[in-house]
Amino acid sequence: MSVHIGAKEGQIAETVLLPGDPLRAKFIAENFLENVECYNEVRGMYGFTGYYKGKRVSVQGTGMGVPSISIYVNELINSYGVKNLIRIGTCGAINENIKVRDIILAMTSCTTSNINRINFNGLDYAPAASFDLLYKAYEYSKNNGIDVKVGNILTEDSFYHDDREFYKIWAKYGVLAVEMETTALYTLAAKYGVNALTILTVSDHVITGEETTAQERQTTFTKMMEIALNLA
Ligand SMILES: O=P(O)(O)O[C@H]1O[C@H](CO)[C@@H](O)[C@H]1O
Ligand SMILES: O=c1cc[nH]c(=O)[nH]1
Repeated sequence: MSVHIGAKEGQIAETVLLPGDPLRAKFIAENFLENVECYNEVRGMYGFTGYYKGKRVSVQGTGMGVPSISIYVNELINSYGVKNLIRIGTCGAINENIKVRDIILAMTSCTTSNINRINFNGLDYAPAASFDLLYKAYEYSKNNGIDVKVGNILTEDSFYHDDREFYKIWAKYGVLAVEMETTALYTLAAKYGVNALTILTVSDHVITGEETTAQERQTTFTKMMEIALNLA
């Protein structure tokens, strides 16, 4: 057991999918995995291990935001020896070339979080995806007719802003979408020498106001789940 995960040693696979929403983890376990066992219910943050096409894989909810995902990623790596961490999340598009339900492979992430500036004495660190996972995810998508966009995203500390003008500068510099965890995931993966990738589905468009339902966010963004599972 670690502080926030109730699994015994060996119960978590080397490759773990990381949705923010624990009910998305349950959905994946129930609909994609065979021989599934639930290894974690601490704080309702479900974790499951099962088999996908014969390969052992786990799926673990992370909660929302940098502090929450940082706890799970630290414990998965340091207490359970996880080697490949693949976030499957939702995001808000801020770029006119990105539409609701598009899939994004996050190559890099900017952030409004101060977490890295605290660690790097006020200087900037550039968190990046593991090239191997990014390349494989892109290749799988192309070979299976799944359209993906690849680029820079913004990991935010706030979900709500007073002013939507805030997003314009990021969009101008090519940032595709906003979410709340990837900077922490990529930084911790680099720190501990393991692999990480974020795959996102656009759940809403921050500029146009187009959006999806909570049900859709929980259960229907299956293409990104398929890409992530095939990386296992
Ligand atoms: O759908 P998940 O993976 O939770 O990701 C996005 O959704 C949450 C906000 O609604 C934040 O966690 C954000 O990063
Ligand atoms: O963090 C997020 C996730 C989805 N949509 C947003 O606008 N922000």
